Amino acid sequence: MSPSALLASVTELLRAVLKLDAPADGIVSRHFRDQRSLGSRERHLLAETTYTVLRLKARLAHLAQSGRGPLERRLALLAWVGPESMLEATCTPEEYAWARHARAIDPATLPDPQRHNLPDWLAAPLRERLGEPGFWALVEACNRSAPLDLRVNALKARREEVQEQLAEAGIEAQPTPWSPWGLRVEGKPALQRLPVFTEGLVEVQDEGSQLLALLTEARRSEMVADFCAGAGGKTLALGAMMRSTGRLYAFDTAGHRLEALKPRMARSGLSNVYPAQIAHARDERIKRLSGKLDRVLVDAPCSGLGTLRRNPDLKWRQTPQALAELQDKQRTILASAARLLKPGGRLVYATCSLLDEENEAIAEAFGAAHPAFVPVAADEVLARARIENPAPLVRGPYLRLWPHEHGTDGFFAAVWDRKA
Ligand SMILES: C[S@@+](CC[C@H](N)C(=O)[O-])C[C@H]1O[C@@H](n2cnc3c(N)ncnc32)[C@H](O)[C@@H]1O
Repeated sequence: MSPSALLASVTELLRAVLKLDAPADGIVSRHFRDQRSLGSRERHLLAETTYTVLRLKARLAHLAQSGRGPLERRLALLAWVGPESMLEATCTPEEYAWARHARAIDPATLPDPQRHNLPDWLAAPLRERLGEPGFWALVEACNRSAPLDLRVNALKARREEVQEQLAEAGIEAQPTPWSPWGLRVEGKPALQRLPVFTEGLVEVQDEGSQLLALLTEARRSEMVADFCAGAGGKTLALGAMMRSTGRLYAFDTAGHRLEALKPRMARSGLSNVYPAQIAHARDERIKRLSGKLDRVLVDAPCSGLGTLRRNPDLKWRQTPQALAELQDKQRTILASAARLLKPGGRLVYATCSLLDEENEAIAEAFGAAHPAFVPVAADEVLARARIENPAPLVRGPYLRLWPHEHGTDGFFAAVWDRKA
């Protein structure tokens, strides 16, 4: 594709993404499907330029004001991650000179909102919670792309074996710092066709997600529910912890997400998973299991703001109103899920949000209203899972993971045991 056709393609993609009415990853995938002639380098350039605009939208929109022509084109010029020569070849001399000048402006000279590139309603609570150095470290970490983490399926392989098989395929991978199943892969190699993937030895899963599954301490022959299973990232980890025995319900209200779990289940070799679509948190299926389960994981619907490295559009698409609605859902789902537990059973509430309102506030309100549920310190659970030095992973009794501190997505988890 010629440089000008590529720039036109990024501009078109940005026009769609910046409507902010749908997830950017879906729009980018659709754009690639529609433009089949794009090679892998061109796709990389298009995606990275688009994601740079989303990450730095406040700053780039500010800098774009001094240019001319369609806004999306100006943004593409400012965020361009391809060779400089391509830009020079496709811009007029004035346009190119403007882009060079604007790109050379030192961000440190700009006001805070254009340095942190967060909406005020999000910047304020994060700043308060983290203090200045922590806040800016988080900002920087969220503007870098996330590493590729794999979870080794303990039912089928040991971590070292998978590491060797990957090395034979020319892929460098190192054990993740905490999760006993995690491998962190260098670069972003395509894994889908490798036997380790097709034969179900690994799944792509952030190390933080793996730690959430560990907190359930699910064991062989138990009755377990993954209450908000989605496409089953954590379900598969739980199933392997249970060594494919017992019964593991994968509940979700979204049928299409559970459908996406099925091929993953087939690869994993698990035969203990029962996916079930429910209408709502008080569905009849849930009521029938009341008081019968050993472990319940509630990976609640949330703002997803812990995944800003992968989904930078979320900071512009979420609103305080949507957040308030999510908190209602989180409270309702957690209270319903808790009813499933038998005396002595384990409840884990988790989100991939950075915000206290979706995390500590929900957990504390639940704890206050449910005295039969006794808080369990997350670091004690992790120590039992033989994770060395889990102290940096927790704040008080809760698991609290941050991209800038732990290299994972942002995660929260609270753990309780129902009194026997
Ligand atoms: C954070 S996502 C789950 C991700 C999944 N556990 C994983 O590891 O891939 C939250 C899920 O909650 C589901 N959900 C929303 N409302 C629900 C409800 N009332 N009951 C159960 N699941 C619900 C959503 O469809 C979504 O799949």
